[in-house]
Amino acid sequence: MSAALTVTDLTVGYPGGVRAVAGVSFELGAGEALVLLGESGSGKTTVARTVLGLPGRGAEVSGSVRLGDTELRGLTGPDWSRVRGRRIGYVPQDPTAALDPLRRIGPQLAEVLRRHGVADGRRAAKAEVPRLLELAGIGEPERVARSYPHELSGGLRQRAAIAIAVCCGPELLIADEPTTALDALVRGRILDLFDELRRDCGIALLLVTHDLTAARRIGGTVVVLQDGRVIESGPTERHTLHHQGLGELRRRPQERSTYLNGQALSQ
Ligand SMILES: Nc1ncnc2c1ncn2[C@@H]1O[C@H](COP(=O)(O)OP(=O)(O)OP(=O)(O)O)[C@@H](O)[C@H]1O
Repeated sequence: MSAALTVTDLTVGYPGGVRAVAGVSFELGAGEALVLLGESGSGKTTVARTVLGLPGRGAEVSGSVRLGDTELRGLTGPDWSRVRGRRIGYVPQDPTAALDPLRRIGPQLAEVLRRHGVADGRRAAKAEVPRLLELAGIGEPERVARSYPHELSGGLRQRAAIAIAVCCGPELLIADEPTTALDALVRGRILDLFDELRRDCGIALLLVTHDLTAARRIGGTVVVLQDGRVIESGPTERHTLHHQGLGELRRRPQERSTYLNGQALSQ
């Protein structure tokens, strides 16, 4: 099995002596799923953001992060623009953070295709939009393409954000608590969509969550973090996940706004 993502001995510290991640290693196979599970403050988001090359201001990072055969640590700005949004798709908790509130969904999606050179010209990009929205399980792609984000339900907005995240055919999709803001029924459907994208399109999934039910629904491998360290890992199905404290997983209210596949990212 070739690896989509190999994280080796990753350590991330912040000014003031905070060690958010301490010697984390795991491997995610191509087209497979891996769930990073842990309680609030365990370092899940820091791992995900460091994989994306966005550990935050003042972060001191050591260790290795390989995407396929590419070492991501030490990449510079132009190199990252060929990786983020192109080889790695990103889905944040809050889809409004990934969508421009002032533009209709269709043009946003088309612009990402053109920016990454996936579609040749405005017309070709526009023609791709309905298919990509359908790929994200959107039943009325024409209507959604014409809509502004605020005109859509939370579930449809998250599907639109997922369409943008996968539109360039990434080998890896990172989703950070992507269903926390959704009601239970929609949550399950969105998790199923990640599974479909993995199986049908071969996109490896790194899911960050504090939710055991979500971890079980996604399957694959689970890596449990606590205080920045891996305390358990293994296949989700056979995993007991009974480590002390995991029954009481809670999360803090979201404090950061991420905005990646669209245009910018505020840290
Ligand atoms: N930019 C930063 N500067 C300083 N400390 C940080 C920064 N980012 C994260 N931390 C600290 O690192 C630790 C891990 O945080 P992280 O957000 O990765 O945890 P998490 O498991 O994703 O939690 P949550 O589910 O609440 O987001 C926490 O103690 C947090 O306060």
